[in-house]
Amino acid sequence: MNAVLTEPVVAAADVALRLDHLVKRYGERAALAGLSLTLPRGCFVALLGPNGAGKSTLFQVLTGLFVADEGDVVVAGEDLRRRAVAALRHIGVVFQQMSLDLDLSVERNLRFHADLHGLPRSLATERLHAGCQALGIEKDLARPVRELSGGNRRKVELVRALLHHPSVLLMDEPTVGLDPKSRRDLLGAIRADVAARGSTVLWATHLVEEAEAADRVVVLHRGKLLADGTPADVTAALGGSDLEEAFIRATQG
Ligand SMILES: Nc1ncnc2c1ncn2[C@@H]1O[C@H](COP(=O)(O)OP(=O)(O)OP(=O)(O)O)[C@@H](O)[C@H]1O
Repeated sequence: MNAVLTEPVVAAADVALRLDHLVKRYGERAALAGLSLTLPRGCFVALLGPNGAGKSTLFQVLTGLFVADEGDVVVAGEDLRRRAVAALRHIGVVFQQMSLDLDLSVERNLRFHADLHGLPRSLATERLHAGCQALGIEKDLARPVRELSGGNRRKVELVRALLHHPSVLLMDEPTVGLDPKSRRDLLGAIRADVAARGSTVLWATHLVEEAEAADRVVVLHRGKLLADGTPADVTAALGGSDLEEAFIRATQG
C-alpha cells in the first residue's frame, strides 16, 4: 500500500526539516528504509508509528547520535552531514527516557544546557524563568530534580529543550506515564511555542488520540512513510472510519 499524499511545495526558506531518502540499518535490518519528508516552519506534526516502526531510530539520527547510512537531513537550511554542529543547534529534544541529573537542582540542570549552547547568563535566566513559569514549575527551580513528580520532570525537560530556541523540537513519546492534566499542560506549552516562534514539532507517539490533535500526521511503518497529511486526510487515505481504525488496519494487518 502507498497512501502517501502529494506533499505541498514549500519554499526553501520556510522549510524547518527535510529528510531525503534516509536509510539506517542495524545489520541486515533497515530501521529507516528510504524515508523522505519535508516539514514547514510553524507546524505541529505527529509521527505515528507502531512499536518498531523506526521512530526512535529517526530521532537518534536527527540528534546526531547515529549517522545515517544513506540519505540527507537538512535542519533550518543546515546539512546535518556536512555542517553537523550548525544543524544540531536548531534541534531541541525530549527523549523517551528521562535525561536530567537527579541530584542537581532544576535550575542547575537548565543552566548546564544553556551553557552548552553558549547562551549569555542574563538571557538564560530570562528564558528559564519564563519557561518554568509558563509550565507552573517556577517554585521548583531550587529543588533537586529527584524530588519532582514524573510530570514535573517532563516539564523541566521541555523547558530545557526550548531554552536555545530550536527551529525543530523532537518529542519522543513524551507523555508516557503522565496524568491527563500533565499531558494537557505539555501539549499546551508546545502549541504556544509553535504559535509564538513558528517552531516545528515532531511528536512521536503510538497514541492515536495525540495524533488527532496535530496539524499533520505522518505515519511511519517499517521505516517507511505510509501516509502523510491532516488527520482526516490520513484516515481517508488509509481507509477506515476513524484515524485509529485506519492506523491499525494499515500497520497491523
Ligand atoms: N540498537 C539496535 N540494534 C538492532 N536493532 C535495533 C536497534 N534499535 C532498534 N532496532 C530495530 O530497529 C527497528 C526500529 O526500532 P525503533 O526503536 O527505532 O522503533 P520505534 O518506532 O521507536 O519503536 P517503539 O515505539 O517500540 O519505541 C526495530 O525493528 C528494532 O528492533
